[in-house]
Amino acid sequence: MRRRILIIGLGLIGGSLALAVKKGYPDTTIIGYDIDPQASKLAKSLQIIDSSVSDLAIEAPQADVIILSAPVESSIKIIDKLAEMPLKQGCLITDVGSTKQTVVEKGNQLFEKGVYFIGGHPMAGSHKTGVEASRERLFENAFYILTPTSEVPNSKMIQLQNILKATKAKFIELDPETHDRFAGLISHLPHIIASGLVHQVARQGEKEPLVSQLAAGGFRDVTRIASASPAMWRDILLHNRDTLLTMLADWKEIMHDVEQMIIDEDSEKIFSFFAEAKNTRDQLPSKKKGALMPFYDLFVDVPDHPGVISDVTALLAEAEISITNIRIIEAREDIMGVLRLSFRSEEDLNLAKEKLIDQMYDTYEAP
Ligand SMILES: NC(=O)C1=CN([C@@H]2O[C@H](COP(=O)(O)OP(=O)(O)OC[C@H]3O[C@@H](n4cnc5c(N)ncnc54)[C@H](O)[C@@H]3O)[C@@H](O)[C@H]2O)C=CC1
Ligand SMILES: O=C(O)C(=O)Cc1ccc(O)cc1
Repeated sequence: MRRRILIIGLGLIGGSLALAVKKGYPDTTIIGYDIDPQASKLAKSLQIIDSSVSDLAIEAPQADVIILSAPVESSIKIIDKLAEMPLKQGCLITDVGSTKQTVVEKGNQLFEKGVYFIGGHPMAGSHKTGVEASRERLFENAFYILTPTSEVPNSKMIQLQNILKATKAKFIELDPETHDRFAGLISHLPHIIASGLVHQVARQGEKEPLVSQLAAGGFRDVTRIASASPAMWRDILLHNRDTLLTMLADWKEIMHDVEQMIIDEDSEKIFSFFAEAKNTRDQLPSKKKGALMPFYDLFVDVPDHPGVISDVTALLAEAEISITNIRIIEAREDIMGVLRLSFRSEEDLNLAKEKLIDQMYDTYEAP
C-alpha cells in the first residue's frame, strides 16, 4: 500500500519537505492541507503535493504520517484538533516548529491515542515565505534537530529518520529545553536584534530619508532575516518567552558594557571587544548551513576496486565505531575515489583514522 503523508501548512518549509520526500520516495502519496485555500491551490498546481484537502477531519484519520508545518501557535492548535479525531493506530506525527518545549508538551498528549509524536526542527530556511519559495534541496547538509521524549519507541524514531533522510539533512537529538536555549541564542535573539536595527534606522529615516537610502551593503546583510514572516516570528517569541527574556537581559548587559567603553574612551577594551568577537567568529564551523555543532568527517582515499567500501565499513564495525553517514565523493574509472565518513564524535573519528591508517588507507580531515 502507498504510504500517505499529510502535510499541514503548505508554506516554505511544508512545501520544501513535500518536494524532498517525494523525490526520495516517489511512491508516497503527499496530501496537503492549508488554512489558506490559495496556498493549497498553488501547491497542487506547482505539483508540490499530489492532492489537497479542505477538511482536515476527512484526511487526518487516513494518514500514516502527519507533518505539522504551520507557525508554532497554529501547530499547537492543530494538535488539539488531531486529539479529537480517530487517527490511524501507530500514526507518526512530527512538526517543524522553531521552538520545541510547548509543542512537544502538547504533542505528548497524543500518545494515549496510540499515535506517536516526535518534535522536529530543520535548521535551515530563509526569510522568504510561502509554498512558491519551496526548494527540494533546502535542507541538504543542514542540521535537523529531533526532540523525542521517553515515550517514543526506537522503531518510530527510525521510521521518522528514514522518511526525513530524503532531505539529506544531518540529524541531532536534543531535549526540547536544550533545543529552545540553543535556538534562542543562535537564531531567535539574532532575529530580534536584526529587526531592532531596522526599526532604529526607520525611526531616523522618518526625519532624514537619505539615511534609509544609504542603508545598503553591510546593513542589508546583517538585517536580511528581518524580512521574514511576522506571524512566524511572533509565535517563536511567545513560545520561547523565558529563554528570550534571560537572553535579552544578557544582551543588554553586553550593550551596557560597550556603552561604558565608549563613555570611557577605553580604546584597549574596545579593541578587545572586536578582537575577541573576530576570533570566535573565525573559529565557527565554516559549513554552508548551521553552525550548531561541528561535523566529524573523515575523508579516505579508496582505490576504485569492488569491495573497497565493505572493507572500510567492516574494519570500523570490527572496532565498534559507528558511522553516521557515508558518501562516495568521486569515483571515476582507474582513479582513486574519496569516501566521506561522518562520525558522532571526535573520539570515534580519531579511532577510525587510526584503524584505517593501520590498514594503509590515506585519510585526511576537512581543512
Ligand atoms: N522559515 C524558515 O526559515 C523556517 C521555519 N521553520 C518553522 O516552520 C514553520 C513554517 O514556517 P514557514 O514554512 O517558513 O512559514 P510560511 O509562512 O511560509 O508557511 C506557513 C503556512 O502555514 C499555513 N497555516 C497557518 N495556520 C494554519 C493552520 N491553522 N492550519 C493549516 N495551515 C496553516 C499558512 O497559511 C502558510 O501557508 C514554522 O513553525 C516555523 O517556525 C523552521 C525552520 C526554518
Ligand atoms: O533565513 C535564515 O538565514 C534563517 O536562519 C532561517 C531560519 C528561520 C527559522 C528557523 O527556525 C531556522 C532557520
